[in-house]
Amino acid sequence: MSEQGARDVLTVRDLRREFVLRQSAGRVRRTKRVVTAVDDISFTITAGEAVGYIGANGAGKSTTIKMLSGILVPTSGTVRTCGLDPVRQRRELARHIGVVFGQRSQLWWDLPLVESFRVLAAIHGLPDGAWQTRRDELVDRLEMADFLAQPVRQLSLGQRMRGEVAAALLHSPELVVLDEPTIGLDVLSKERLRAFLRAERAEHGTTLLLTTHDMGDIERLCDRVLVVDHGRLAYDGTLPGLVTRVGADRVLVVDLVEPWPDLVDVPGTRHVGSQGDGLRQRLAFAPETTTAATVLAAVSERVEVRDLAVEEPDIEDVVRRLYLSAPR
Ligand SMILES: Nc1ncnc2c1ncn2[C@@H]1O[C@H](COP(=O)(O)OP(=O)(O)OP(=O)(O)O)[C@@H](O)[C@H]1O
Repeated sequence: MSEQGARDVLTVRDLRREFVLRQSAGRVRRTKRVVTAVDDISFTITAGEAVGYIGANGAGKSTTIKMLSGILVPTSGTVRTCGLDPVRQRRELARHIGVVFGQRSQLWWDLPLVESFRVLAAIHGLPDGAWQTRRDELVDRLEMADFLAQPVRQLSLGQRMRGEVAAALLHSPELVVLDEPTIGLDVLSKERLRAFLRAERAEHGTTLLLTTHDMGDIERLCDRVLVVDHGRLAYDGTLPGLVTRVGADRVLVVDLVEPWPDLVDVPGTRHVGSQGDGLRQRLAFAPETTTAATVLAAVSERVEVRDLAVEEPDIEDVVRRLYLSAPR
């Protein structure tokens, strides 16, 4: 137990995974190279937490997730997922965990989507009546009624992802692991999926662990972030804490009522671009020294603002900065 009363859903201690790559070097000689994908990582996640697992391409995110869900055997270290050994007790674990891999489907491509739910209910041994109620709830919440009868291979990416999420949640698992759940989705579909996951967590106390390259996923869904860098844990804390630590700027984008010269004299900001004769201007500011509201007030003293948006630094940028600032 990590906190009073909070149950540990994931306990990872000194987790390591190496891959041995054999390359041919000449006609007979073969060389061996060891890649350490996950390098002695430790962390604990308690029931009801929503945690983002982020890092650059090749940092070791998918490898970690595969070990947590029993797909891959660790080289060393220990994992307990929902109190179980994910490799030895994989079948039992399947009752407690739901896994969504954005790039890989767990649906039956030639069957109508609704049939996949029937098959999954049978696999999980869900009681008749109860699973149909859950299915109907998921169909309603994920707005899937219109395409339930279509074979999965005919679905759009956004429709299929809703199907994947419903399939992973049909048995109401206590832990849901999502690998890039919103990849390739349009803005509206992303928002819908995030809203659904937030509601699931609020209602059922579901624990969420997700990998993503989308800062929006982290902002909307997660209250804790783990950053992995070259297989090692580089940060464990909140998103604002991470942004402050690396000093990443936010950008206030203002649309003005009339064309205006570049706003280069707004205190605490750096002018980073103008479009349309200065009708749209972008001002970068450090969130630890000023706020979007203060910057907006200063801009409004100079010129009338019609619309605004605040852009967050993207994950790649934050991770790169963390990497550059870390003692290695
Ligand atoms: N089956 C494998 N055989 C050999 N090397 C592997 C294998 N799987 C992963 N790796 C290597 O391990 C490292 C970590 O890969 P991993 O897929 O975990 O990264 P990731 O953080 O999920 O990346 P991405 O954001 O691109 O999905 C990479 O160097 C990758 O090439």
